[in-house]
Amino acid sequence: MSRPPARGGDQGRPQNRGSNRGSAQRRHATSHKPSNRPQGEDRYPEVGVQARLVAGILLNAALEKRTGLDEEMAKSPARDLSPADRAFARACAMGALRRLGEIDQILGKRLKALPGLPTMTILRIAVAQMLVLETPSFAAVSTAVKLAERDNKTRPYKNLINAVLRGIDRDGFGVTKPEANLPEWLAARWLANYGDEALKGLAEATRFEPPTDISVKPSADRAALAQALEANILEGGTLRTDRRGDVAQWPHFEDGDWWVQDAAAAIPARLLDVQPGQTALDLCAAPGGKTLQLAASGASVVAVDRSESRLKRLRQNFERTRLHAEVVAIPAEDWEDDRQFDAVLLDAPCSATGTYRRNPEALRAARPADIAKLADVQHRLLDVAAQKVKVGGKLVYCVCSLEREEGETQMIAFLRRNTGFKTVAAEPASVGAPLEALTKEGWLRILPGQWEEKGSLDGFFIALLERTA
Ligand SMILES: C[S@@+](CC[C@H](N)C(=O)[O-])C[C@H]1O[C@@H](n2cnc3c(N)ncnc32)[C@H](O)[C@@H]1O
Repeated sequence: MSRPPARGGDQGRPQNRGSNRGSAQRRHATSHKPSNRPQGEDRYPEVGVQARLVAGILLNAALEKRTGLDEEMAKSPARDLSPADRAFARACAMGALRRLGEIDQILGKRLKALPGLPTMTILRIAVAQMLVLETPSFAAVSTAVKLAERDNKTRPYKNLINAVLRGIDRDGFGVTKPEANLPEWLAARWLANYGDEALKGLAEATRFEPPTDISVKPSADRAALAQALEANILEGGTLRTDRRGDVAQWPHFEDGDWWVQDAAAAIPARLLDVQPGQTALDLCAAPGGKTLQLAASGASVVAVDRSESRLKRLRQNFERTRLHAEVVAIPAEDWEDDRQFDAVLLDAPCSATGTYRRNPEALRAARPADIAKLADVQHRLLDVAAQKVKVGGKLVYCVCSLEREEGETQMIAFLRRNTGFKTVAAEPASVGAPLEALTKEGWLRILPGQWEEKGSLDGFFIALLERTA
């Protein structure tokens, strides 16, 4: 299932260390030497320096706000790079984001005082190349020094940059622990909520770029697609591949039989188990991964979302897959429609702390105050969703958050104020969830770090309810 990693940037660049080795050993502490293949520095042209400059811009944009990296990718100077250098710059910034805590520890051991952000950025990007992309050290060091020379703010520090990076090359990274990659306040919450062992798995999951997961229409030939996409078939039916890059170029994309969707994100719609001819409502639908699943099962689907721009992507996804849904662009609370449905899915807006494997910036963007605000929104949306379920119908509530306020606490409060609903205990094996995800209440609490040997999955809270009155 392994395929050679895409080469980004200049020669010999990113050796993508993937994440999804079949037998992932828990490599809890890192202590190894940077790689240093003997090649001449002169072979690395100036454009390599520009790609590293862009990597620093992307990193700082992501640290500033959640959508920062993608916004910068669409602008100059990132936009002006060759496709290979853009891919390199992105891989470098993502690697730095994933392992920022470890990188800062490695640097902290060699710096008496932390330099200003421009110098620190050059150092972080250089260490990310050595630690994550396995760039030859001499190339990471020489391009860092060249970058420093370009700017008045960093030029005085070029000898320091050179000495620090050469020291790391000589002595190795030292021991670092993945817990360093978690913001302290989140690590403290997760330790309190899930315990020490789970925290280790959550931290380890920061280190690796996840595999690509794919959902397949029930009518398609799953085994043939798995072969074409060099994928394994996970329990539940998700295809998992080490492929990366532009999925539009992958086999059978235009046929519309598959779409990219994390293995955990595919579980909520599976739990609803809608049947052909049933009616289903997806109340926070865009960009539509779960709506596609409902429609592909043969249900008659209504997709509601407040964001017209996100619904544009949903419509494109439906067009490509040749599926159908009635689409309504409106805040769910304002939707005046008295239909009730056999199945209602509420994938509510949330802090998204469970998605850091794919979006490492989610860890930096989350704020405690946002969790409280989002919990209020979820509370309101849950009450709207409840009204839309027929008696005897089902409701799935899910969030890609690891925070109890958005999951378990929300569900306890909902069941207290909506006595006409009861939990239907999930059966993890039948929907492709790890067995350890099942809570005593019958809900699923999926943590990145579960299924580590299969390449892990995103964090989710998922509850299946039935309306009894
Ligand atoms: C977690 S995302 C949904 C992802 C989607 N279910 C999927 O699988 O592709 C949450 C969505 O809720 C939408 N949203 C936020 N507040 C909303 C509201 N009050 N009413 C309807 N949609 C809302 C957002 O626009 C966003 O698209």
